[in-house]
Amino acid sequence: MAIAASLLARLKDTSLAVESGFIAGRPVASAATGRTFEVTNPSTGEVLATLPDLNRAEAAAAIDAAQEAQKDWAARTGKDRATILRRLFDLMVANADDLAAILTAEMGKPLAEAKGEVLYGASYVEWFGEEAKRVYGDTIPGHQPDKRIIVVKQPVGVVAAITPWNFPNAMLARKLAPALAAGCAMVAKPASETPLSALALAVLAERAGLPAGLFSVLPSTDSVSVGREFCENPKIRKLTFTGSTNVGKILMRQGADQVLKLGLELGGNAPFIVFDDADLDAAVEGAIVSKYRNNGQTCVCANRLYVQAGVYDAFAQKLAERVGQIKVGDGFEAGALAGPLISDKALAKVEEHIADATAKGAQVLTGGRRDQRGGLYFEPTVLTGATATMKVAREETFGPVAPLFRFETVSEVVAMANNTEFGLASYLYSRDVSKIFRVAEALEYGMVGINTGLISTEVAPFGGIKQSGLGREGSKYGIEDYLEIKYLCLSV
Ligand SMILES: NC(=O)C1=CN([C@@H]2O[C@H](COP(=O)(O)OP(=O)(O)OC[C@H]3O[C@@H](n4cnc5c(N)ncnc54)[C@H](OP(=O)(O)O)[C@@H]3O)[C@@H](O)[C@H]2O)C=CC1
Ligand SMILES: O=C(O)[C@H](O)CS(=O)(=O)O
Repeated sequence: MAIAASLLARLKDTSLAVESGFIAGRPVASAATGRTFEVTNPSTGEVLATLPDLNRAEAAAAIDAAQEAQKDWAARTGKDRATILRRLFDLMVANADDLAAILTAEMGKPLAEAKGEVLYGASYVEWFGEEAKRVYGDTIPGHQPDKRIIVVKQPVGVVAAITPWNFPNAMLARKLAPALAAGCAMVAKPASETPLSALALAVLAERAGLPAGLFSVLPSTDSVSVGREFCENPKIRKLTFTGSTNVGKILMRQGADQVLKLGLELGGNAPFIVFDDADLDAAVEGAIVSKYRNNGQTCVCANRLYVQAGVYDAFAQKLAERVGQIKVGDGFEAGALAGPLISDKALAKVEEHIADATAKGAQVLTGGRRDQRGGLYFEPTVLTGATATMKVAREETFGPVAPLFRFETVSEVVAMANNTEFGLASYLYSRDVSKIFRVAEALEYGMVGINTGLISTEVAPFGGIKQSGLGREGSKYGIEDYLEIKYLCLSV
């Protein structure tokens, strides 16, 4: 077993490509079961690495080590924790090219986009390194003359994390940073398609000075067993999950017996609304970035594009022209803006959604079929004539397909936009301030992009309502989910 030469050749620091698990500060080269699994490049099918297929036993050992390490970590000052987080931020930035190459190799996204993700992930480490020094409490006027009331905040303890393949660096960094800043420890199980990015982060965390055992990474295909350990081990005080709503519900059920504290960033079905008074060119650019970023494999992607009747044809034409310019190619290819989809399953879902839509009357304006390159490549697609009866209206496509729906009135489009069990991101384009506020306040979503298609930043609270999740990541709010409030009542 060895890391693929094609990947090593792209790295300045080859030690960042790790072919083992990472438990209690030590590489774990083989699983207790002896089982292994392969990590492949979705663009070429090449085997990049063969990893130990860790499971529940190793998860339990990692949790034990985390519990021990967390006690000392929590006892350190916020300023001390901030210093180490700052070092980790600096190391992520200094090694961003290598982290991006590892990310592109295992996930497929274009290299420039991968580097953007690494810097985005690093921004959460920088942000929470600063927040680590500002975990403030309260003093409250006593309810009796001899009472003094103090509120303090303490770390929840050992945190388990389960992360998805679509942003394998940033989704982990967005959890690790607030956890460490708050004084917690973390045991993480990355998606089996993309474990190398998480392992590279563990290497840098150790170099930054993180104590052994505080952050472990468990590469595994046995997500069900590892997930059960995370939900049933009483030493775990919080589980933070990013992924599908279905898996989020499984974890909620499994954690119920422990009344497990959960952070859930789940699926989405974002409406993207273009009103007659919108700046059409801006709306087209916003649709491109919202819909086709990460090849549409993003939970905040525009999933339904609602265009008011007066500008429908013009918007459709402009969008189709721009979409036709998106270059499909290997993530390492210069100029490639759309890489491969992550799997055959993902490709089949895209084809299923297009077939269902066209069978129900939608037309393909551009794209609509597998790319001539073959494999997991698919043409960026625009559909017109989409209606609420189609799967593209009810399900998250998670691929490069933009279905355009026509609408007449504000009340009609708000009702259509809200007609989903999801509530993560939403977008609207208008130049009428009154309409902007009325519609933004009426949309049942955790986030609203107004005249922009890109809303993700470490300074703002990222998260959804309804079946899109629980809690928020990033911003001044993001650290609260890793803290417990304790109230001291002092009789003087
Ligand atoms: N709200 C948000 O920020 C985000 C939401 N998502 C949503 O996730 C979906 C696509 O991502 P995808 O990775 O396929 O989602 P999945 O939910 O299938 O997988 C996410 C993670 O959960 C693990 N997992 C799968 N089944 C279980 C289980 N029974 N118990 C414990 N862990 C499990 C996976 O492991 P394994 O790899 O072994 O299958 C992976 O690490 C879309 O719905 C997308 O919207 C994705 C990213 C961000
Ligand atoms: O879809 C996801 O996994 C991320 O939440 C996307 S974002 O944070 O980069 O918008």
